This record gives sequence, C-alpha cells and structure tokens, in this order.
Amino acid sequence: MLTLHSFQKSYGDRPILTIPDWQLPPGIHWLKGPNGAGKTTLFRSIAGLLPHEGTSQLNGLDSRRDAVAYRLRINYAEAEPTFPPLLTAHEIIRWVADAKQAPARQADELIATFDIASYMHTPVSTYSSGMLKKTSLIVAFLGKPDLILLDEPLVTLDVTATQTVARLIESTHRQSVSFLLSSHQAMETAQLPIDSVWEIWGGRLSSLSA
Ligand SMILES: Nc1ncnc2c1ncn2[C@@H]1O[C@H](COP(=O)(O)OP(=O)(O)OP(=O)(O)O)[C@@H](O)[C@H]1O
Repeated sequence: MLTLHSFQKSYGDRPILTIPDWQLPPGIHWLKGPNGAGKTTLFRSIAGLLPHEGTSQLNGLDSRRDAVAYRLRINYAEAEPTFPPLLTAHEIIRWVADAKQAPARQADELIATFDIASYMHTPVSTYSSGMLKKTSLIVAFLGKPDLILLDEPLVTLDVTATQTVARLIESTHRQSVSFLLSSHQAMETAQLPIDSVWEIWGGRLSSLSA
C-alpha cells in the first residue's frame, strides 16, 4: 500500500536516509531507531511535508503527481505538536475536519473519546503538553485516511489516554486504516497488536520482524 522507490533525504549535503525500495503492507507497523536516526524525517517526507529524492506512493497515488488526493489519504501527528498559539483546539479541529472532508460527527466523537470538551474553547497557548498531544491526535484521525503516521503518540499521555489511543488505533484499523508508529517506549505498554517492526540505523531502513 505505501511504496517508496529510490528514496533519499539529505539536509544540505548531509545524507540522512537512503531507502532503495520499501513496501509497507496494510497493518499496524512500528518504526524504531535511536535519537537522530531519521524517524521524524521519514514521517515528514512520507506525509508530503519535506522534499526528497525518489517517489512515495500510497495505494497508487503519487505524493507529487496526485498531491491533493495523496494528502487526503495520509494523516500525520508530530511528536511535539505546535499550533498557532491563539487558536483553540475546537477551531483547529473544525478547520482540519473541513480540509480533510471528515464525515459528519467524526470530530465530535473524537472530542468525546479524548475528553477535551472542558478546555477546547481556550487558546492552545494555555495547554499542557498532554492537552496539546490529545489535540494533535484528534487531528490525525480526522477524515478518511488510508494511513496514519503517529510520531511518538504515547509521549506525555497519562495511563487513561494511552489506553484510549491504543483502543482507537485498533478500532480504526478494523476499518481498513493502516498505521506507522514510532515510539521509544515498548509498544507492550499499550498492548497494541503490531504486524511488523522496522528500524532505521545508519541511514538505512531494515525489517526487525521474523
Ligand atoms: N531541519 C533540519 N536541518 C538539518 N538537519 C536536520 C533537520 N531536521 C533533522 N535534522 C537532522 O537529521 C537527523 C535525523 O533527525 P530526525 O529528527 O529525523 O531523527 P529522529 O529519529 O526522529 O530522532 P528522535 O528519536 O530524537 O526524535 C538528525 O541528525 C538531525 O540532527
């Protein structure tokens, strides 16, 4: 479903990642790698937010040739989300729901799932890191994506919210949505069924699955 071909990413003249060919099948996948390995760089490249060499295709849609359709099918939550400080979570969620052509009531259901109603009308500049994280996770589930990229989704979340994310990933996956997650924490914490494990090391991507 996600296919990278002749992928290369450098910052200036410093090469970060080289991936000759990669096919990521449908499922829930875990991307590992030490600090600075290139996980965020890969996520941002796949999400269409960073220029790179080579191609990225999602179910036949090319990130450059079919840029709008591709971006409607791929969602991304950053490890350390930032938003315009004066906007409220409610404004951000409504805006993204509209841009992502989200089904009616989807935003309201996610707001209830993450229990953010009590503060969603105050500016995000007043939020704790966990409140920001919940807002970014809600945004990442909006629309009708085929693939959701979650960079460190469990960081700063309390035990209840960690379980909420895990159950939401499972139920969303049952609706044929795939996930690529990075986490320095063991995924066992969230008791998530993982289909494959990948590692970035020395600028290369390799499978750690059997
Ligand atoms: N905008 C940038 N300009 C130059 N170098 C960058 C930039 N962003 C990241 N890098 C470098 O690219 C490498 C990969 O960074 P990246 O953030 O992708 O790693 P990561 O695997 O997500 O790390 P972590 O686990 O610490 O979040 C690092 O050496 C980093 O210094």
